[in-house]
Amino acid sequence: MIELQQIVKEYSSGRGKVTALNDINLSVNKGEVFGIIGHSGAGKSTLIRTINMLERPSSGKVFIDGVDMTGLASRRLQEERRTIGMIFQHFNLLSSATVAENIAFPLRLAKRSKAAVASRVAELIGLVGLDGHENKYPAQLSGGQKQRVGIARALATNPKVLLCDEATSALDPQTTSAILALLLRINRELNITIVLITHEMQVIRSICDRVAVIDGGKIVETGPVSEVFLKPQHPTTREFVEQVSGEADRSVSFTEEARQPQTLIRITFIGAQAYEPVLYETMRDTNVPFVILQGTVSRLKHTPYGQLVLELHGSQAITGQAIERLRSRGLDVEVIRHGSDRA
Ligand SMILES: Nc1ncnc2c1ncn2[C@@H]1O[C@H](COP(=O)(O)OP(=O)(O)OP(=O)(O)O)[C@@H](O)[C@H]1O
Repeated sequence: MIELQQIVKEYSSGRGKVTALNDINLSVNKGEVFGIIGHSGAGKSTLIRTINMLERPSSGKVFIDGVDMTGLASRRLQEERRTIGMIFQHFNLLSSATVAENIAFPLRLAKRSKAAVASRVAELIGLVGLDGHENKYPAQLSGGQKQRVGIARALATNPKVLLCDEATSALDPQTTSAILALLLRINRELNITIVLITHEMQVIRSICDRVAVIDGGKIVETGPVSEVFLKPQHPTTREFVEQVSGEADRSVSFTEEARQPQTLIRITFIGAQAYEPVLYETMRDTNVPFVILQGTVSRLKHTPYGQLVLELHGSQAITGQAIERLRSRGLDVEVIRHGSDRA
């Protein structure tokens, strides 16, 4: 539904040319929540703003539902932009307008009748949970309430896509969760495709289906959140994953165990596997004693997952059997270190 092809964006600044985006290729499917994560200056804002042509790429093409946005004259572009809503980190509300007036703004621009504006505003107020706040001004609202106004305004003209530019970065964790839950509900109930940018892996983990990692203007990794999260390939992705996993070092250097050359494995459980006693049954049947060195249990969107780092005792033949057995039961097993038969 959204297709970015070979996008390059260069800015000229006093100190010469800056390449903010360097050959970006991405496709976002209809109905998905797609996250783009990167550090400050990586190119996230520029990237999300090229989707609705707030930034024109220096080269490359942007297609929305097959329409080449880069080729549209300004009038057609304005029309197409109405099918793409956007919300911002600092909400960008009109401070001298009430909640209802802020939400009505895009409807007035689209020249809807007074009655149509009033009924749509009432509907949106209910959708985002702002009943009773219609006549307040932005200064009288909390951050979370301001973002709800931003969301209602973005949805006013029934867009097919909602772009979220660091939409929760100015909010506390509790408010962030409530806004993310609202975005997820909008995605599901209204079937709106969501593209968000963030520097927080927590946001990606909570609501995204797929993620792209951007670094120095390039996409360095992309895939389903579960895959990228559980098997990060690029060093930048690993850093982001560590933000939430609390795992200081995936390379694992268990100094104490280094003196005892046992086999070390990392097991990943995901979805229904997390509820099955596979580990217990395998170790019982193969008779391999084990020690749990690290463990995490969490959720990716609605999917439970867990990772365990185990030290397996016994000869390579026996531990190898246990590993094969775990794999044959569908678990993802990474051998971090092979043991020695002297153990
Ligand atoms: N209008 C501009 N003129 C010159 N350089 C710019 C302009 N906008 C962005 N840049 C540069 O492009 C690069 C990418 O910036 P961008 O704002 O897209 O990154 P970001 O990942 O969104 O960062 P942040 O999270 O800090 O907003 C940076 O090096 C930035 O300095």
